[in-house]
Amino acid sequence: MTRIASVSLRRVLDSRGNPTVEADVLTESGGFGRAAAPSGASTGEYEAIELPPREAIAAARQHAVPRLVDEIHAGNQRDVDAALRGADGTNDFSEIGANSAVAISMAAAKAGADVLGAPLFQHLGGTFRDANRSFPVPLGNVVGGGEHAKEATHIQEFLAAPVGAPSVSEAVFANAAVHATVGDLLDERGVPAAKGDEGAWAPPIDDAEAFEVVEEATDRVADEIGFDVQFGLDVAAAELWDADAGVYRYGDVERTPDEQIDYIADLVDEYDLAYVEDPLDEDAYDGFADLTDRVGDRTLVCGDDLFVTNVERLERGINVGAANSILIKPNQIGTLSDAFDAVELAHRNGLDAVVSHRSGETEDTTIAHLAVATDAPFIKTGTVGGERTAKLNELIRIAEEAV
Ligand SMILES: O=C(O)[C@@H](CO)OP(=O)(O)O
Ligand SMILES: [Mg+2]
Repeated sequence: MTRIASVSLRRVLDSRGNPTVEADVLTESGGFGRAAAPSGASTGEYEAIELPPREAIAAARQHAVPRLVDEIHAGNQRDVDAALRGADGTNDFSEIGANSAVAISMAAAKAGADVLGAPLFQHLGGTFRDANRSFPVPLGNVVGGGEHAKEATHIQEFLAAPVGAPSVSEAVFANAAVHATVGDLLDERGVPAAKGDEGAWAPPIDDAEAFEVVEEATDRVADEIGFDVQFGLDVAAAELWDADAGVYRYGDVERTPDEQIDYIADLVDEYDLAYVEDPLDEDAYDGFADLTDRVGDRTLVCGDDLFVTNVERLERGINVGAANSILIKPNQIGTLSDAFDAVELAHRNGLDAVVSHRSGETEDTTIAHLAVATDAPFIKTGTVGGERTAKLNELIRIAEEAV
């Protein structure tokens, strides 16, 4: 029933105005799925390879499409993804591009769900998914800099975390309120602020002032709405790491790896941070382990560039105790099956798996379904901007459908 009848690929716009790959998968019985690849700016060194979209599309048409059409059932995700890996023949999707691979993988999942008449989160999560379990809390980027906005903060993302929200929808609106409040506070301080790639405010202030503003905004919103709103960070420290000098550079301020660990551990305690992503460089397994040892009982230490959704890198991390959570981004690894493998390995070893967008996004909502299907404690998908609200609004709809 779900045998693939056609796969079409095209270039569409992403939120940065760059071209990206979109895939349509049609099954023999008329099931249809469409998905588009996102794209990172602060990409990890060990991510699967994104090719220029024209090249990725040409290569996928030549190598992957003939292996899928009339051959594979869209409802059998592992078969779809094995065909993509077989067509590519490399470890990092450098032949057909992880952007073509992930677009096809996600479009096939949607086509499979369409034939079955099941919502995507149900198709991916399975029939034994517990409808009563809690939903992912959205981490909302409210102040950002780093690779996502020049002349703003050194820390890449300050993320509102409405951990006390009684429902997804209240969490989503809480994050929007924190974003608006940060805007007002910056205005009061006379700080002009444009927005970065993910819709967060990108003010020309130092990190210390950003902490003050975000703390005040989350406290104020928590008081107004009556539940706990904490915050977290994506330090994206690989972008701050100067390997030659052996220090993390925050403009003129330098921190040695030990100082960086102390700095982050102090921030966790001072601001009661709920979440800290990539606090150290993407090769700093031991440093991650030290930090996790110190603060892992009270915050999520999450590996993004460290693990790149890759089971081998995660395995290595598990062996040394680096991090207590992994960030899951399907385009870092190329297929949904690979992303699920990483989630399962994490869960088997007591780590949480947090699902995430990229800084370059489209209106595609697959990650909202992935987060629900995998019981992610958090989903990182921005706060405002159409490509971010697409996922947040989909989460609200899913929550309604899943009860
Ligand atoms: O570092 C990150 O976690 C992401 C998303 O916020 O950014 P990018 O997509 O640029 O890698
Ligand atoms: Mg990150």
